[in-house]
Amino acid sequence: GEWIFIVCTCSRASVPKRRCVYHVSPRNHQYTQAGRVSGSVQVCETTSCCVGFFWMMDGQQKVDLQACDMYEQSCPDKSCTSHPHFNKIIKCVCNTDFCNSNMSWSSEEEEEEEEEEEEEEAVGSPDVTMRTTIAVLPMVLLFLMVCFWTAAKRGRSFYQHTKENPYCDVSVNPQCSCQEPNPSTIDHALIELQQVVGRGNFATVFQGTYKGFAVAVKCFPGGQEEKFRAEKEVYELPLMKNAGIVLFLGSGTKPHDTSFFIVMQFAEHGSLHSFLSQHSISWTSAFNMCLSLSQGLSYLHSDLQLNGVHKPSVAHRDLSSSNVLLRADFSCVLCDFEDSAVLCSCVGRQWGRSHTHNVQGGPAVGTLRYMSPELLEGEVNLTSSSFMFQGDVYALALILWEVWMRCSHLFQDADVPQHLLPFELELGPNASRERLIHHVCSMNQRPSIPPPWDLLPEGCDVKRILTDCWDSDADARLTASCVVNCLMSLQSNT
Ligand SMILES: Nc1ncnc2c1ncn2[C@@H]1O[C@H](COP(=O)(O)OP(=O)(O)OP(=O)(O)O)[C@@H](O)[C@H]1O
Repeated sequence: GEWIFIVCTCSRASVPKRRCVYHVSPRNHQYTQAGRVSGSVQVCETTSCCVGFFWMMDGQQKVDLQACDMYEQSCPDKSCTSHPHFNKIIKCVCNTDFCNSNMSWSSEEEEEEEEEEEEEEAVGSPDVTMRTTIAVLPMVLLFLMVCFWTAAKRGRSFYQHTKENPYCDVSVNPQCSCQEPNPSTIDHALIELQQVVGRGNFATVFQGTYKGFAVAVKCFPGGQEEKFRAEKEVYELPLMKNAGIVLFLGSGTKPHDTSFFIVMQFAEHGSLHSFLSQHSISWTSAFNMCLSLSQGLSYLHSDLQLNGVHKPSVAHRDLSSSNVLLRADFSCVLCDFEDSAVLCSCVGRQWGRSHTHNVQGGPAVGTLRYMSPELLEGEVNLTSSSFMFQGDVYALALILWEVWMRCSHLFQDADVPQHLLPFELELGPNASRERLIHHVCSMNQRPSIPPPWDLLPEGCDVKRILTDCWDSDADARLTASCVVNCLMSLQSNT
């Protein structure tokens, strides 16, 4: 066996909480959860970063959103400095109190002028220029060849992550996991179980009450202790309280039959799958569902360090519309973390603390029809964690497709088709792995995009997001945080 030593030093000194300017419209209500709001000030609960979204109108800077950040993994800048433009919206994150009050950037003309000045300085007299050109030409050619080779190796992901989506943070945060379990045991006698609301492969979920609150209780039979522990371990990670993740209240063991249970907040509208089966939705509802879902996944994937507490990245690995829940305000939350992998980036390998039994050996986990081509074929590199995030993003795309396929706005005057699972139309409700491999891998097929979408600007935008997320080249897929940024920019354009 191989031994992995993890040395963690955690400083627990209390750090004053970050204060940010707060200006949030109702459509971005999820930011209210990033900290305590008092007038135009927000005291951040889970971050030391302030965020600002701005856009330009008639040469004037307009505020779109100011709040404590909920999604960025780091914010090295002291002041809010613009990143390159992504469509019309400009985002900045920064790490000092109220630094998001306004944003500084140089206008494109200024940048162009600066570039021109730099060029003029660099260029000497014509003779010198000619001699210099001849001398450096071979070196430039060699350099270009190396660049070309490197870019080709990195494939389209380089282009997509750095050019098309300049806000994508693809850096790895080299932090050590100082994870301390945060156990909260619940006495079974205080729970009152009502009806069954879901039955999965390993557990049964009941609606119930606990201390007067509506809760969902996920009951695992004694034989599923491993699944129970795996899921509980994810919920008990530090900083797992987030608007995009179902609120975990605690867990316990039933005294008589040694079965196990997890208690969560009850999601009033049940699973996204059951909701979409019964309802078509407006553009705004579809948009909010897609945004909250992508934000939840982006948060789950993030590696955060806050006040000496570390939340490691988590890959869900079984995303499907049945494992996304809808709360009373129709925002999405993630649930069902039995197969998730907690990634620790401090051990030289990409993981090492937990769930290794889920990762090494054996077939890939997850729901077949949501599995990415590389997972279906088993062609994944188990020494890298990125395949797990890329697999999640592929599944995210299929769920976003399910949502937008029920959006009345995208079908204009025509009837909205009834809800279908991805590939249900083509392969039926119980597609085998072999048929999926043939369809998704060999034929490179994806859920079909209805032709009317091409006629609508919103349709073209969502089609682009989907195709960028379910690309057969896993490296070329967007990251979850890129999907959030794409959606935010789409929102500012509509
Ligand atoms: N907090 C909740 N609020 C309301 N309904 C819930 C909640 N949690 C789960 N459910 C319902 O129970 C179903 C099954 O939940 P979950 O996926 O966690 O169980 P599972 O046994 O792990 O299923 P799987 O076979 O997908 O692993 C969900 O699809 C949903 O309909």
